[in-house]
Parts: sequence; structure tokens; C-alpha cells
Amino acid sequence: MTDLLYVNGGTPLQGTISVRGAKNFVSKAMVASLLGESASVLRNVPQIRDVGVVSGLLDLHGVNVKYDPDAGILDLDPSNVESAHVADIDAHAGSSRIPILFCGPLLHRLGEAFIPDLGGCRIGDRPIDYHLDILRQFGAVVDKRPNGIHLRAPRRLQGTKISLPYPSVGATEQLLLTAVRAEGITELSGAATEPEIMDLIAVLQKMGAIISVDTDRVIRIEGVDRLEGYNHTALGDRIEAASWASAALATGGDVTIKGATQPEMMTFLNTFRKVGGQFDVQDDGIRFWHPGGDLRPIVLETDVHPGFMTDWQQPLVVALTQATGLSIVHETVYENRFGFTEALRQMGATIQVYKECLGGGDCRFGQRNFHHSAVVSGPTPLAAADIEVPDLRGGFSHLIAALAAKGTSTVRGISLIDRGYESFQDKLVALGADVSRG
Ligand SMILES: CC(=O)N[C@H]1[C@@H](OP(=O)(O)OP(=O)(O)OC[C@H]2O[C@@H](n3ccc(=O)[nH]c3=O)[C@H](O)[C@@H]2O)O[C@H](CO)[C@@H](O)[C@@H]1O
Ligand SMILES: C=C(OP(=O)(O)O)C(=O)O
Repeated sequence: MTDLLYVNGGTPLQGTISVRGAKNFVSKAMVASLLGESASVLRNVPQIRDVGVVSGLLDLHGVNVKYDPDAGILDLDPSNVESAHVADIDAHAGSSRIPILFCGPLLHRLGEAFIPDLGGCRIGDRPIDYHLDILRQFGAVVDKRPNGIHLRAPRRLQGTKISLPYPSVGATEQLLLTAVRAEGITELSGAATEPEIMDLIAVLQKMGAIISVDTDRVIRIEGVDRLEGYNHTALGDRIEAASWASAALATGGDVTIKGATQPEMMTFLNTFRKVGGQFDVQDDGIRFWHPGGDLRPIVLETDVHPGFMTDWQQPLVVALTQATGLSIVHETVYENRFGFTEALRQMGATIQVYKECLGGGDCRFGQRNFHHSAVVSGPTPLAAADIEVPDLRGGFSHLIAALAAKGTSTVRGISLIDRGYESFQDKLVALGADVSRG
């Protein structure tokens, strides 16, 4: 089977699908299992590539990983980590961003760690300077190696006071996973507070950690000597849910998403309503639909939580091509997240990208030559095209555009979408889409 999907568009998506645990939480909770002296159980785990990648890494490090994909249950037993054999770790270079989060747990357990080069979506430079600064402040010694980085902890890591220049999700998680077993108290200001981070804090608390989340992005951790395994059910994937909601809107459809939850999606729901979409929060999910008539243009700025999430941006932009008037989208989290609009233009969308900060305040990228603002003019009918998936969310946006377009599109490189969307082809079929694998 080749890595492409034929999408015969023009049919509104209709029906019910489910989302399971969040990609951006499950992988971190899996890493947390390394900190426990006993086994952990994680539930609501989706069958996505990132779970496979982190399972492989944990396995290399001596964690016994058992996954039941139907039940969505992961058993993680770290009792053999000390005797692990990590010679093949290089093979994991470029697979995801998660390896960088192994630093703290491995330093605590083994006193050293080798972290292969990171992968993840190419939507900006994505440096790891905050991560390395944090680790050095705890007392780790960091050496760059040809295929990654090597870290040592000459003595037990020490709690510290850190202020992040930007509320980075990964750096906040790095700090949490390192501070919980460091000696003494750690205080982080400028922390990210995404729901996935709060769920990671819940997991760590179950393991025996002492963490308080104060107002104004301050997190305090009292290090402890020992942590146990956890038993936890992952929060739902709010990015996957918003992606399907955007697909419903762009195709004029009506989709109920079991497992979508209101508190984590409040900001998305407000925006969805402003564009003219309707939703109904139900006991076990949320129904999203296009009520007919014109969609409205909006001015949108992506931001850290509780702002409009950057990962929601790409799918929603496709729906904005169907709104009547000019929408402005200012991407403030990543400097290079509008590459996917090239394919949309090829399909007939009118989207211009700009280096200036449009639509509101200035951001970190304002004077730095990055195309990080977009103006979308609609409505424009979309026509089928031959397109290549550029990254995870950009790829899903291409799928949405192909579903909304007249004619049969060829979407190439769709296996990239498996990284974060469980069984997306089955879900498309369940919603009435006319798709077939090449
Ligand atoms: C696996 C995972 O959970 N990925 C998510 C995580 O990515 P990730 O944790 O990589 O994203 P960050 O929040 O760290 O990145 C935000 C910004 O901080 C910058 N930065 C980050 C670290 C650093 O050391 N130096 C630095 O400059 C980045 O380049 C970016 O401009 O949060 C992002 C923001 O919600 C999401 O888009 C990703 O889906
Ligand atoms: C950017 C994303 O993921 P990652 O950090 O894994 O590349 C994403 O999920 O949209």
C-alpha cells in the first residue's frame, strides 16, 4: 500500500466518532513511569505512532511495556531500568520531541542519559535551550554529541529557582519531571499551564510528588526521595477533537465527538461560535455542526493556554476559507506554521501570509522576517489537487480541504497523520467521506 489517500470531496461529514487520550499528555505520562519504583497503568491510550515511539524508547531503557490497543491500557513496569542496554538509542533520532523529557528521570535513576536528536513537526526552529538551561540549573552537566546530547549528574540534582522567558510546554514538563525527585524545593515562574501539563501534575501527585500550582504561572515542587507507579486515565485529545470540529464546519457537516470535553476546549468553542458554527455539549462528548448560511470572518491570535492553541490553528484556517470576508490569523507560538497554506492556495483559497504582526499586539516574531500572520479572504470554492502532507496538523488541514473540495484529491504522505490521529481513515469512512488508500 502506498502512502497516499484519494479523497473524493464535496460531501458534508455526518455522524459520530470518538477521541481517546491526548497525544501531548500520554507520551509525557509514559515518561513519568520511569520515575516510579513500581509499575504504572495508563488508560484511554490511543493507538497513534507517538505512543509506539515512546514505547520503543522506554523498552530500550528497560521498562517492560504492554499495550492493549482495544482497551487502551498501557502497563509500564520500570523495575529493570538499572540493567537496561541502550546501545540502539541512535535509531530513535528524529522520531519525536519526547526523548528530551527522559533527561530528568534518567539522571535520577542512572546518573547519566544520552538523548538522540529530536523530531516533531517542522513548524519553526524549536530550540531546546530552555530545557538545557533548566537541567544545568539542577546541576546536570550537558555535552553535545554528534547525534544528540549526553548528560551527567555528578551528584543528586538540586532544587532551584527558575524563570522561563516564555511559557514553554516542554520546558515546564522538563522541570516537573526533574524537580519531583531533586533534593529540596524548586520554584518555576513563567510556567505553561496547558491542561495536558495539569494532567501530568495529577499523575506525579498520584506517584507521591508534592507540587503546588500558584497564581500567575508559578509552580512549586518539594522534591521527594521516592515515587511509586500510578494508575491514571488520560484526558481526552482536545486537538484531535477541534480538528474534527473544524472538518465538520468546513464541509458543512454535523459531527458528534465522544470524548471531547468542554473545560479544555472553552477557547476553541468561543471561536467556533464566533465563526458561526454551532455546538452542543453533551454528557459524553460535544456535537459540532454548520447551521447553514454564511460563516463569519474573525481576527484570531494563537497563544499559550488559556489562549487559542496553535495546534488548533491549521485545521480552523481551512474553515475560514469558507467564511464571508477577511479573517486575520496571527501565529505567535511558532514562527513558521503557515507553510501548509501553499496547498490551500493551489486548491483555490485566497490566503496571503505576512511578516508583520497583524490583527493585534506584537509578538516575539514581529521584526524577525518570519511569515507568521495570514489574511484569509472567503468564501472560495476549493478544487481537488495533488498535495503532500507537510506536518501533523498541516496534514490534517490538507485532508479537510480535500474533503471540502470538488473532485478527487490525492493526499500524499498521509502516514505522518498517524502520529496524532488514531484510525483517521476509519473515522473518515464512519462520517461518510469517500476515501480510499492508494
Ligand atoms: C509533544 C507536545 O506536547 N507538543 C506540543 C508542545 O510542543 P513543545 O513543548 O515543543 O512546545 P513549546 O511550548 O516548548 O514551544 C513554544 C515556543 O517556545 C520556544 N522554545 C521552546 C523550548 C525551548 O527550549 N526554547 C524555545 O525557544 C519554541 O521554539 C516555541 O516558539 O507544545 C506546543 C505548544 O502548545 C504544541 O504546539 C505541541 O503540540
Ligand atoms: C506540533 C505538534 O506536535 P509535536 O510537538 O509532537 O511536533 C502537534 O501536535 O501539533
